[in-house]
Amino acid sequence: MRFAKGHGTENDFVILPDPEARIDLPPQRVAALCDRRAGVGADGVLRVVRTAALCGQGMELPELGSDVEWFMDYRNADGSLAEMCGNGVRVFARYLAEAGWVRDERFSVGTRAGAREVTLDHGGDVTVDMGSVSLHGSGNARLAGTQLSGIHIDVGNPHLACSVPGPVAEIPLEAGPELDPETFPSGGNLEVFQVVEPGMVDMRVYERGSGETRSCGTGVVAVAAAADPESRSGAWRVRVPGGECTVYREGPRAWLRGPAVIVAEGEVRL
Ligand SMILES: N[C@@H](CCC[C@H](N)C(=O)O)C(=O)O
Repeated sequence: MRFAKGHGTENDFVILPDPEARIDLPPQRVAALCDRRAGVGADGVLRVVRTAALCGQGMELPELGSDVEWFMDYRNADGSLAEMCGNGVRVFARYLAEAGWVRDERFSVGTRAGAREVTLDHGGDVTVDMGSVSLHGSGNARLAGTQLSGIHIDVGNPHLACSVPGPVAEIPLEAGPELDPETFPSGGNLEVFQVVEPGMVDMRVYERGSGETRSCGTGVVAVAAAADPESRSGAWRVRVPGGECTVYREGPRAWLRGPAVIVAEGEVRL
């Protein structure tokens, strides 16, 4: 099976080109691909599939619009489905452009959270219109025996963004949080962040279905909203272990900008 490997601020993905939707992806197969010792290794899988091919198979998709030629079928490293992946959609766009499957600098990608417009910027960054960001009040999680409180935020997928007083490097995130199941019945992603100066935050993330990752695009957007919940506009630089992204907010909407690169291509045996 042909594959490519790419990342956005070191949130890495196995990319499976499957225009006609012929590849079956049960959770065990995804987990085997993402296994960092016995597989290719990644935080998730991006299956690159034509929207029309999925519709032809009767797959239920959100309303996407007729111009959305490509669908990002995203899976977490454990094989579970997620509605949206902010770094994934930027890497997906880079792959489509390098494969010659899109010619425009701006186009829309289908996701389970709806269509997302991406722009290939000059200089290698990819910007994605993340749509509406919804703040749903407070939420809690337990981490290493202590309670963490934060803001429950929906960026297409669920997040708990928790402001911490000290450096994020000191938080025992690797222990794995337990999010309050009443607020997060389908689980969620947890971010810890510290505002280091106006307009700049440091963040770490523990992702649902993938564990601690070096970056999470939807998490970056959630943190930019949580860092300044009263103001709804402006730019935030968000530093993650794998690099840095910028979030632009305007009213309820947000745009995520950052690097997206393809680093390898090959054949994988499963
Ligand atoms: N890494 C992603 C988020 C992937 C989905 C997440 N783990 C979930 O289950 O919601 C990103 O860049 O947004």
